[in-house]
Amino acid sequence: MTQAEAIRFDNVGRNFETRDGATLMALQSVKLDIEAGEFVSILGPSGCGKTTLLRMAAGLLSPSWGSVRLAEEDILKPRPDFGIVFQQALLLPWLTVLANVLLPVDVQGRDTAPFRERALDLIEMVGLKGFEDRYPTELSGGMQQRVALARSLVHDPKILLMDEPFAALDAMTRENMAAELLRIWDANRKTVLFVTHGIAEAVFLSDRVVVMSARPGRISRIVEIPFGRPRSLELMASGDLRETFEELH
Ligand SMILES: Nc1ncnc2c1ncn2[C@@H]1O[C@H](COP(=O)(O)OP(=O)(O)OP(=O)(O)O)[C@@H](O)[C@H]1O
Repeated sequence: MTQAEAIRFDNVGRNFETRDGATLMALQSVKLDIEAGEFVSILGPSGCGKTTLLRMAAGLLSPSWGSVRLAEEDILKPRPDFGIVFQQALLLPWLTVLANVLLPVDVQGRDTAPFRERALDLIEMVGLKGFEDRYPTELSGGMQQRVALARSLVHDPKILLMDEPFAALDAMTRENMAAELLRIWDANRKTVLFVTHGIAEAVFLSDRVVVMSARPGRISRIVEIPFGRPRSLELMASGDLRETFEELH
């Protein structure tokens, strides 16, 4: 792992024009370095700018001031070497599970054949072996989100950006998905930026939790999570993650 996988937010801010012509400051000044191979969560109240921050890292939105860099390079547009997972799985309904997982390779205009084995491995890794030829409508919401997770990893991205990827799932599926994500991350050690509302989820997954305050969004605190790895679901079930967080906070 090299610094090529590190993301740096340098005094980043973002304004939006509201419909009545006023200026809304969504983010004021965010300074954050995410190390290569680090798992960092962003936690904060609704509207504090978490998605805005993630979209800037994804190159989907430009900062109004400051810079967002991968290594020393400004992130100015979406990069093929990033993997992104959103709240909704956003699968293409006319493609099979396997074809959906291979999509990031396909949209880059590359031959998907050399990636087939990897796609099948990932489908197995997210617990969907046997569903390769099914269509999204035949899957539950949790299964669709697993496909989205496999899809985000198929091209072996340097960086994984996740915007509340488990928000639409029920509590139990959500915990299982978090454990699955950690297992995959332990095997691959990508740099991950993970947006969530869930304190326990953030603590369970992360090396550091970035706590943001409401508008204009700023970092109010960065909390180091002391638990060793690998972490198992028992840790999540122990129920004191929130407490641990309050203490650390
Ligand atoms: N394209 C846009 N145009 C105008 N305002 C926007 C736009 N995108 C975001 N905002 C505003 O910027 C602020 C931050 O939005 P953002 O979606 O980043 O918050 P969030 O922390 O992700 O919220 P949530 O947890 O509810 O998803 C909000 O007040 C939102 O209304």
